[in-house]
Amino acid sequence: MSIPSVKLNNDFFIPILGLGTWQSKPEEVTAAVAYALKETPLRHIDCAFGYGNEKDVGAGIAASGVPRSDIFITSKLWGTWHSRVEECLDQTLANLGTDYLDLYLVHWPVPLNPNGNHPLIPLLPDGKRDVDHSWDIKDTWKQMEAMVKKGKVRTIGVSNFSEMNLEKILPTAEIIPAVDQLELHVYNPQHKLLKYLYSKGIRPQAYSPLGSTGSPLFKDETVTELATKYGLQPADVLIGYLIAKDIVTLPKSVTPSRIAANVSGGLAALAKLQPADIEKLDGLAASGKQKRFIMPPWPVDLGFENWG
Ligand SMILES: NC(=O)C1=CN([C@@H]2O[C@H](COP(=O)(O)OP(=O)(O)OC[C@H]3O[C@@H](n4cnc5c(N)ncnc54)[C@H](OP(=O)(O)O)[C@@H]3O)[C@@H](O)[C@H]2O)C=CC1
Ligand SMILES: O=C[C@H](O)[C@@H](O)[C@@H](O)[C@H](O)C(=O)O
Repeated sequence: MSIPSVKLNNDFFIPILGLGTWQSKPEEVTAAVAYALKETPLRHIDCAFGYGNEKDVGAGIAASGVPRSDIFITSKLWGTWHSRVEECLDQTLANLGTDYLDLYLVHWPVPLNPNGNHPLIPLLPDGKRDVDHSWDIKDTWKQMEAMVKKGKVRTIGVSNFSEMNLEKILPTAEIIPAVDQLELHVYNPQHKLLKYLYSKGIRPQAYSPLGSTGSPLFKDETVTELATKYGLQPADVLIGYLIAKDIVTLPKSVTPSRIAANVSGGLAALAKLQPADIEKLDGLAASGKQKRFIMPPWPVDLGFENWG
């Protein structure tokens, strides 16, 4: 069993399935990453400086014994570092124990005060997130581009960028973002934004593909009906739906049996789901089930539909 890869706009390939690591506890994630790399065909790990567990992810990569060149590693620039991209990246590289990333993303299009009252989420006296309104995200992108030129990252992209925010960086971009990592699943398919991304050559990546922690998606009637029909688990249908649409998908688990099942089941669903099934799943949100699960309290408009 091998996991298909898809081509990015810089001609590099990315495995269509990766292992998510957000909210994976440091004491669990080392074993989870080592297991994924050693015992399953997964060769793609999605990390972030903001997750606070990169050192533990790095320990898992090292423990797996899988050569660095066989692994696709993504990490993300946190908001307090928008004006200091290389400094954030250097910490990430040291944490993960590597000298390059395959993919580096701007985590959110919101620069945060680098000199505020917290290193990750500084708050103002009124409790709102302390946004650095003086910083322009097109300059964050310039610094991201410089990291490609220096050879510290192979590919750059964005995350949580709507069309409105992409339009802020594209006019001056020398490198078009290769991906936009977004909340994508059957209840939040973002069809309109995906159409825009494809028109620009930007590949969508699906985060929270299972509906994140405590997900209601496993009990959705259409999802469970399809799972029963094809002898699959609901998680398989949720993953198969996205990869059938060629969307790079990042299920998270720290449970070995689930890490393995999300690969074998996701690929089984890819083989079994029919165009009519995909169409049905594509229509769930519009049938009244539209729902986002990841909505941090940013005090600025991100330009997304169905936010809040
Ligand atoms: N760019 C961004 O802003 C964001 C990026 N992400 C990325 O996407 C990844 C995935 O998203 P995430 O929000 O973590 O959520 P997911 O949709 O991947 O869901 C993870 C949850 O589902 C459980 N789970 C995993 N597999 C199964 C299964 N087969 N059956 C039942 N339950 C299962 C996990 O439990 P357990 O671990 O206990 O097995 C965990 O509670 C993140 O880890 C991160 O890497 C996520 C959110 C935002
Ligand atoms: O990648 C995961 C998410 O983006 C996560 O990093 C944010 O939602 C963060 O917890 C926040 O509160 O802003």
